[in-house]
Amino acid sequence: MRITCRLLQRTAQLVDHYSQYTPLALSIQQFVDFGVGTKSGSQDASFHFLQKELPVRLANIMKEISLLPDNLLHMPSVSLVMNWYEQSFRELIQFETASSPSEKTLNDFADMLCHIRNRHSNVVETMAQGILELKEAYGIESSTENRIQYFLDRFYMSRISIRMLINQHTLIFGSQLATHPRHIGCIDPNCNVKHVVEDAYENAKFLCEQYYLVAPDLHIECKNATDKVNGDVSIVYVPSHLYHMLFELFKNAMRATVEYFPKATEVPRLKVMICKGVEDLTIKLSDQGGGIPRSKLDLLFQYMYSTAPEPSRSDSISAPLAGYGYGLPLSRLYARYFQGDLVLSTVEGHGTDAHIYLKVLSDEANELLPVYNRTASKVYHSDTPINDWSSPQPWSPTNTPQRKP
Ligand SMILES: Nc1ncnc2c1ncn2[C@@H]1O[C@H](COP(=O)(O)OP(=O)(O)OP(=O)(O)O)[C@@H](O)[C@H]1O
Repeated sequence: MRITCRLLQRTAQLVDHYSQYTPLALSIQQFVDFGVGTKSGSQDASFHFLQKELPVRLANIMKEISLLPDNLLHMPSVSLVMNWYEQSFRELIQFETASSPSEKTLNDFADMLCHIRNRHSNVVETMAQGILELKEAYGIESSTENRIQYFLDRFYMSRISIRMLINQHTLIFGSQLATHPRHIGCIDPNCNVKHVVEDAYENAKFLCEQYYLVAPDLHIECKNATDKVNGDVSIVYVPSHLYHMLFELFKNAMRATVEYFPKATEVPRLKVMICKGVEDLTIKLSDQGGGIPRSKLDLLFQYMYSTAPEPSRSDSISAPLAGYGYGLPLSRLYARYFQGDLVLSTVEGHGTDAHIYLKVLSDEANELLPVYNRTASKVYHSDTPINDWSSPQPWSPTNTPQRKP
């Protein structure tokens, strides 16, 4: 008992210590340089970088978890997630002082990273479950909801970044075979955007046809504004991230289109325009699924906002087409992770355009990372902000001016 207490105390001290450091954001170019060995890309160097950087990233987000409202922290799923983080942090810290690692240490380190990655593979669902537990037990008032939204954006972004570091190290130096010889870890230096679009479309179409027996066709237009002769539209990027965003957008566009034309045997096709400019590579996906009222636009990027029926929890055989409300917020994080963005513009009564923006220049595609500091911690403690704009009130001739709260 006393040993466990001391261990927890020691972990807390180390988390405090590492949380004082700012995570070091890398660019895609730095990841690539490191992976091809042009700039000190050795397993030793990667080990030395990660032995400090991973505890820093973990500690920064663990401090934010600890600032969540008490009743949320005590939800079983949130405690479970916190335990996973503490466990992984403790495992990493064991390598804290290894200054000239032997081959065995390097192998143990790579194996441990794989374990950590596996341990954390269900973090998104488990944290989401924790929020649902809170909602069911106490309900969530709007100020708490805003803080949770703020936290989840940072928490999931931190997770994306930690997995990126782990994947790069294990794919480049671990025993796991790289899936594609051209790839540098999980980065494709010549990622053909059209191919990823086609892949995501085909898989979303398969799901859509399963549910609705019909799916929209696709028309793709590619434009390379900087190389009109070659016309090829490729970019240095992480294909799995791009696939994730496109798959979510296709599912949404297909569902909206098919539901807007419920009786049609043929529905309007989707259009994708891929354009590579000097700074931005833009992918625009247009549908004619009836659009979204402006009053709902702000809700779309909220975790758990969905107009789809909640998927059945027991139905593990087929993946649902929609229903968790995580598709858009998570996809936007993937886009923003390397300084891109995901924006929707919509015409109610007609359809929606979704834009994915990616950085063309890989040295401008820097990681966007949450930093735990006083500004961040204030968000968790601040009182409910008072609205400083008027809000509509039911009118009656007997209304008199109201005193401000
Ligand atoms: N292209 C679109 N046209 C119309 N409505 C859309 C479109 N894209 C998103 N929406 C609306 O935004 C909501 C949230 O989308 P989001 O992708 O975040 O979650 P979801 O698709 O409902 O569930 P999942 O987490 O399984 O993706 C959808 O339920 C839908 O109401």
